[in-house]
Amino acid sequence: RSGDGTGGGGGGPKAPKAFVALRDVDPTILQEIRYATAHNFVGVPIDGYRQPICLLTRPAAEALHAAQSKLLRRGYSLKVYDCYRPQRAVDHFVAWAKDLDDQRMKSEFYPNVDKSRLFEDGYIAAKSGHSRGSTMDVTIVRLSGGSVDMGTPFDYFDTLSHTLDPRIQGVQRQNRLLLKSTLEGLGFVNLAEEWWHYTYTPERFPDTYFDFPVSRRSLTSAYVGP
Ligand SMILES: C[C@@H](N)C(=O)N[C@H](C)C(=O)O
Ligand SMILES: [Zn+2]
Repeated sequence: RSGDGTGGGGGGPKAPKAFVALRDVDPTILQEIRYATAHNFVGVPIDGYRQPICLLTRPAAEALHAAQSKLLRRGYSLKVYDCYRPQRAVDHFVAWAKDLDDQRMKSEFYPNVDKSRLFEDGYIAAKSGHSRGSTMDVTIVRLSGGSVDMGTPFDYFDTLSHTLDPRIQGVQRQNRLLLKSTLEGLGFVNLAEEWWHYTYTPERFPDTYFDFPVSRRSLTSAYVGP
């Protein structure tokens, strides 16, 4: 098998060696992989999510570990909602978006945006950085168990989720800025439309959109430490 993610060899596409399971790099980072469940804007588990796990390129996972070390010292933990996203999952989003009659999840995820505008307005991408393996959707929680108010929930498609929306002030803004300054200090870049979406740079695969499933079985090498 080629190991380049293009599917050489049997059993479907596999990840290149540079991909790792985040849990192997940092077991303390919380994971709530929404697209492996029905609790997301589509309302059903998304194609390609065979296990609720976070896969990332190794440099991105190690940089998240560095961010976690900083946040733990301040009484917070990172929590990831999505990491590597196969192209077939993105294609599922695109097919869902074409069915304008399906508005089941509107009230929770996009109450103020017309479904037909979700791609145009930058909330979902037809070619997503997530498929390149160095992008993740992430928030912070308190180690004490208290919630951290970011002004909107994850995947709330609305201008209020724009990271620096001027209506977000006080503690909510401080919380967004704590996440942003911690991650930007380690090489991550935020998407202005979504306070939760970050890409680690330089990207290990800046031009490749992978399609192997989200599953441990997709990995082709074990993580042996930095
Ligand atoms: C869908 C949302 N979680 C997200 O990641 N949006 C960006 C724009 C993407 O799809 O890459
Ligand atoms: Zn994202």
